[in-house]
Amino acid sequence: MQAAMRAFFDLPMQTKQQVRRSADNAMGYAADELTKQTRDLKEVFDFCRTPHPELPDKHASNRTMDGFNRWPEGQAAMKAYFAEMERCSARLLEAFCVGFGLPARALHPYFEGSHTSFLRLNFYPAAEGQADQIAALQAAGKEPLGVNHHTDAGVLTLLWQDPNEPGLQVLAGDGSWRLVAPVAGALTVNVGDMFQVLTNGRAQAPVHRVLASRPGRRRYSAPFFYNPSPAADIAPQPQFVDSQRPALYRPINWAEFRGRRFAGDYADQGEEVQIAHYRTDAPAAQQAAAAVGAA
Ligand SMILES: O=C(O)CCC(=O)C(=O)O
Ligand SMILES: [Fe+2]
Repeated sequence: MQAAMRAFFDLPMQTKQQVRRSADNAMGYAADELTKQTRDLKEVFDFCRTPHPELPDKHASNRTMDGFNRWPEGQAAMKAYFAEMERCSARLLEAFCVGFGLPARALHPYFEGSHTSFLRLNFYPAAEGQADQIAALQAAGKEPLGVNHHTDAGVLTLLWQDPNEPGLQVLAGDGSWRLVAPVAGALTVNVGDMFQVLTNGRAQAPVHRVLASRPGRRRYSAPFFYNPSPAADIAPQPQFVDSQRPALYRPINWAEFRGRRFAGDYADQGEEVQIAHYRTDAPAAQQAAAAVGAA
């Protein structure tokens, strides 16, 4: 998978553009992603589950809520890695459930049959290849970053990081950024927004970002985002709700939330949707904005 990832990003831009994503298809290649309405200094390639592998990728039955897959060379290794991540995430979720006092399979119904997980291949080119973008960001008073600060939207993220190229930082309780150093042979695991909602805030999705590559250094990473089925209405589990701690969030339909997040990543469409907008104690204006999205 690592070799396939490096080989893909080494291809000429014209070849990579042949599998580029579009406003109506979130899967594929992009070199213009926005996080918090700021251009990230990276290239990505995203792909998801193929519901009917026996049919062509473009077949109507293979169109998921995120679009359909478009493959470059190296797809066999990428698909094999994806299958391992699916298996690993389901097991890890069971361990998280047990750790939080839930039955091991309590959250499986949100995923079974039609989960919308996707694997993202990230490439952070060396600084000298990004000179124009860095200059533009600096002129706009923005810090050049590989990925701007965010939380992952789904349930769990299993991240492979290049063991020789640190760059991921997490926001600590004291407001400082701390390096999440890669460990060779290990994955970095974090929980996303939907896990925060499911546990009624008991678990917090960590805010993180990635530094831009240094001169002469290229960085690669591969997060697997373990995401629910489109129809899943994610709400605090009853075990985490009582009179002392009422439900902090209204139910969030996954397809709606993910669709609105992608719209924000793809184009500058104003403030990005956040789970805070679904808080039961959110200001009326924010709740109204969330409801408009649902309509
Ligand atoms: O590159 C990394 O280490 C993390 C990337 C990340 O946070 C993301 O793609 O959501
Ligand atoms: Fe992330």
